[in-house]
Amino acid sequence: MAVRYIETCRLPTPFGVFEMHGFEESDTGKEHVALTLGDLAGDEPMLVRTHSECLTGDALYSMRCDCGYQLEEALRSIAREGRGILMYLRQEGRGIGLLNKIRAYNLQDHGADTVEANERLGFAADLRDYSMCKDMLEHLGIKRLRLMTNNPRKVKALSSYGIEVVERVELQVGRNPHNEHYLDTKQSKLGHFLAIHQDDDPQL
Ligand SMILES: Nc1nc2c(ncn2[C@@H]2O[C@H](COP(=O)(O)OP(=O)(O)OP(=O)(O)O)[C@@H](O)[C@H]2O)c(=O)[nH]1
Ligand SMILES: [Zn+2]
Repeated sequence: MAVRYIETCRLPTPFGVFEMHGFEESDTGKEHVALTLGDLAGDEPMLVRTHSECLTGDALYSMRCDCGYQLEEALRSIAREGRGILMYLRQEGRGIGLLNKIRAYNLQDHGADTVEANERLGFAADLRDYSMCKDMLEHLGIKRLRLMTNNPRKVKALSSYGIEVVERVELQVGRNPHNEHYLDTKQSKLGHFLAIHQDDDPQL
C-alpha cells in the first residue's frame, strides 16, 4: 500500500519524547504513524517495532491478547537504547477491523480459537499487508534494522521490500490466563516464535 508523508510533531510519553510522523495511504486514506526517537542517521541498525492496531489491547487494557504489553515494552526498549522507531499500523484485528474482531471474539467466547473464528466469518487467518512500511521506512531513511517481533511473516514481508532485518528481537511479554490459549494458537497455527520453541529458534 503506497503511503505519503503528511506531517511531524513532538509526542511526549512516559518513556521519552518521541517525534510522531503521520502518513496516509493513497488508495484508502487510511492513516498510519511512526514514532521515532533519537538520531536516525548512521549505519548502526536500530530497534524497530511494526505494531498492528489493537484498540482493545493497546488502549482499553484488554488481557485477551499481548498487544498492550508489547506496545509498552517496545516503547520502553527504544527509550532504553535512546534510538528507534515504532510504526503503529492501522490494521485492527489482523486486518478485519474492530467490529469483525468483536464478532471473532464472540465466537472465541463460544469455543473457537483465533484462527477458526476468522475463518468462520469468511476471512483468512491474517489479512495484513505490510507494504506501507516500505514507504514509511524509506521516508525515514532506514534500510537496515533490528525488528522486535515474534511473527515470522513480518520479517519475511520487510525483507521482501529490500529492508535488511539484521536481527529479530523477541518481544514476549504479558502472558496471562486470559491470553494463554490465544498465544498458544499463534504459535501452533500462525507460526509465531513463542515460549515453547524459544530455545531452538535461531534469532535470524
Ligand atoms: N482477528 C483477530 N485479530 C486479533 C485477535 N487478537 C488480536 N488481534 C489483532 O492481532 C494483531 C496483533 O498484532 P501485532 O501486535 O502486530 O502482533 P503479531 O502479528 O501477533 O506479531 P508480534 O510482532 O509478535 O506481536 C492486532 O491487529 C490485533 O488487533 C483475534 O482474536 N482475532
Ligand atoms: Zn491485541
